[in-house]
Amino acid sequence: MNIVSQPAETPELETGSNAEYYSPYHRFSAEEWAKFRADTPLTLTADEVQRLRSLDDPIDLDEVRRIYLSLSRLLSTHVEATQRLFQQRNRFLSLSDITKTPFIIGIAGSVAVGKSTTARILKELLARWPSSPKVDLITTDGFLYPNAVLSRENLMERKGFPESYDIGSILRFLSAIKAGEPNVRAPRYSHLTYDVLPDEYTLVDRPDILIFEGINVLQSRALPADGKIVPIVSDFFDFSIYIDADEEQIHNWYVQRFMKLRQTAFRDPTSFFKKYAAIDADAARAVAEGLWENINLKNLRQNILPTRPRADLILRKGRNHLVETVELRKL
Ligand SMILES: Nc1ncnc2c1ncn2[C@@H]1O[C@H](COP(=O)(O)OP(=O)(O)O)[C@@H](O)[C@H]1O
Ligand SMILES: CC(C)(COP(=O)(O)O)[C@@H](O)C(=O)NCCC(=O)O
Repeated sequence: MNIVSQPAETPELETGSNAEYYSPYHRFSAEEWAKFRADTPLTLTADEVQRLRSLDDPIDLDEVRRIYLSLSRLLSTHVEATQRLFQQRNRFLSLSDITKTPFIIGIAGSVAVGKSTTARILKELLARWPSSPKVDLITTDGFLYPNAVLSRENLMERKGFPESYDIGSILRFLSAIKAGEPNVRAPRYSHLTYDVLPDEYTLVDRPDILIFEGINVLQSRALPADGKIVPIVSDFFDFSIYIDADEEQIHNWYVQRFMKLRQTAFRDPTSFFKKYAAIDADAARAVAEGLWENINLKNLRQNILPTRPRADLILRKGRNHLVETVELRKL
């Protein structure tokens, strides 16, 4: 076990005149982390992993073994402890017939860092623990304002920035989930049409765990001028994960994915990006570079990366999307 006294990128507190540093995180190499899986069985097959991973993400059974089994074991420990505490509190208060509330896991990180693959793998693994047979996954893109609204407000170049989301709707959604309400509606987004799907919803019906994934989930808002304390999205989280990688690495993944999508999704006549399947590769690459530079990189630097120190766990990826270090917040 390797506890680092002065990590390169986590915030540090100076303690005393000798300038010793305190890190709020335990830090493990992937190999150290893998040992925490203990006897957790590998319940996914290679075919299932292939089905769950996103385009261009080379995650395989070895990576599930190395990183995700320990993670699912840790998370199920948190879920079980929370469920026990909930029951004990109810007994303490002599309350009966109290609605169980879902355990909510937030997953944050840049566009193109691989949040969707992590979320889908975790969903499958967590559903195999006896304490959490029902796991739902919702992405925050459904809570973006529709393109008609973004265009009207001149926000199409700000898609993914805090002001492009209906944050009130996110908070109402999470609050209903935490209240144990049945059939809570989550709006849906299509990457194909690049827009929210009108009148299409996913129903979330009292799962044991809800995974809530999106670039913005660890963001806080500026305090309103009237000084009222308003909730933030992560107030509803029982555990949060940030997926991290070097900026240049994510840049490459974004552009490579865009170039691959030209051969696949962009060829669909209903694709918002279909014009980029028709132009030559150099011109398409220039478009991808522009989208990265002007939207996603700016958003990463201004709004996403600054939220990393709020996560309970940081998965740091190296080349090939493989996780190299895991940082876990000290309790
Ligand atoms: N233009 C697009 N067309 C089709 N699918 C897309 C497009 N952009 C992203 N995706 C897919 O949407 C999912 C979410 O992508 P993104 O928001 O970049 O997050 P991440 O890569 O961290 O999962 C991924 O599975 C990705 O492959
Ligand atoms: C839809 C997204 C903002 C991601 O949303 P999320 O699910 O993380 O809320 C992102 O994929 C996106 O479209 N960014 C805008 C620039 C671009 O087209 O890449």
